Amino acid sequence: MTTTKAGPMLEIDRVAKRYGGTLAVAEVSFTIGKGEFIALMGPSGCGKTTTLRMIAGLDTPSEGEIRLWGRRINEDAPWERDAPLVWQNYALFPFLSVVKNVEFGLKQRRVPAAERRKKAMEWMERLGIAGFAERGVDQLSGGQRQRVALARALALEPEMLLLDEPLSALDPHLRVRMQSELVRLHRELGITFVCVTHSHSEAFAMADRVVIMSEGRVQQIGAPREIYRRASNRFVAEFVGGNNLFSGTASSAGNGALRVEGPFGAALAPRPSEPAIHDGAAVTLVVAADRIDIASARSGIGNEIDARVVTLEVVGSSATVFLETAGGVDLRVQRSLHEIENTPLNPGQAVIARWSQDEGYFLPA
Ligand SMILES: Nc1ncnc2c1ncn2[C@@H]1O[C@H](COP(=O)(O)OP(=O)(O)OP(=O)(O)O)[C@@H](O)[C@H]1O
Repeated sequence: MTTTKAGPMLEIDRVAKRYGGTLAVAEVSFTIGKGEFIALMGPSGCGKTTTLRMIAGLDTPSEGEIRLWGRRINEDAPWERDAPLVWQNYALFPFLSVVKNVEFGLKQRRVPAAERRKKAMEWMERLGIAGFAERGVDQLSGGQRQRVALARALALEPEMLLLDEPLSALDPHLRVRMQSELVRLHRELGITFVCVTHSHSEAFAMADRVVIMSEGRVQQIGAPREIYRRASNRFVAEFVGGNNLFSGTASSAGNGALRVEGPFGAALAPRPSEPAIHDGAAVTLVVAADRIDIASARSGIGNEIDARVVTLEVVGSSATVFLETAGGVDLRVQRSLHEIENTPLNPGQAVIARWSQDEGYFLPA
């Protein structure tokens, strides 16, 4: 059968999955374009692995449809699919050498011996593991093993590579290095990558678009920056971290602004066009921690909140300052270390938390 390769490559259309009485995926819809790097992210048990398994054909949806280039693939078993969706499995065969591991899928597909050796060697060269071809995989480091697993998947020349927590077995230093290697590979190969991860930093560092899930549903889909800068609901704002959520009561402030007053103090923010917010409504204002400045005195410009320093956390060249307002509301500020070097930040110190009116936005009620 010929397939027309127009429109989105993969469509997940109102897909649900039940295991007996457990609803693993309640309802999920999104599309994946050819060549995209998509990360499925969410807390443990949110249904991200189940979603990936259904894409791979390792599980069948209970409801809804999965379409590849417009054609339903719900019932196609992985091996029946001409669709080369390859599941990158970190588990290697310990009794086989590196090259035999890399060749494994090609052998299953009955690729002749000479050709599969040639292909395997090419991918091993590309991933920098050709020197270990004859070694047992138990004699490799975590990073080398991950490269073998990638070479084994990529040797099948998939159109879409499905990765389930590909970096979770690596130590933090190596994880960061492999992150950029995956990004580079993705860019060079032009293959579609779909990656499940529970790690924010991984998803946000690697993906073109992130799908955030909770309790079997999609909470937000967007480019990392979009999600960081504008969470679409409270779950996302809290889950991605680095946000301050201020509860209060709204009142009109003129000039397209709303004033919010609550235990944190008072602040102005642009009035959203949708939904309409009436005077007296209970609202939640979001201000990203990296958009707040700390000063020792008021300037009369922008939003300014009186606070006290609780503690300061420094990791490398960035600092997180934990503050508390007079009303007992916690506030977090992220700056680079050099930006706050000249501000005294001892515990108990009185400071001003300041941000520009345009930096705040409202969560839907
Ligand atoms: N084969 C199964 N039988 C019964 N319940 C299952 C099965 N697979 C998953 N579940 C349940 O479905 C829900 C979603 O599981 P899933 O593995 O998709 O979550 P996840 O987001 O990938 O979580 P984690 O990050 O912990 O792997 C969980 O409550 C899980 O216990």
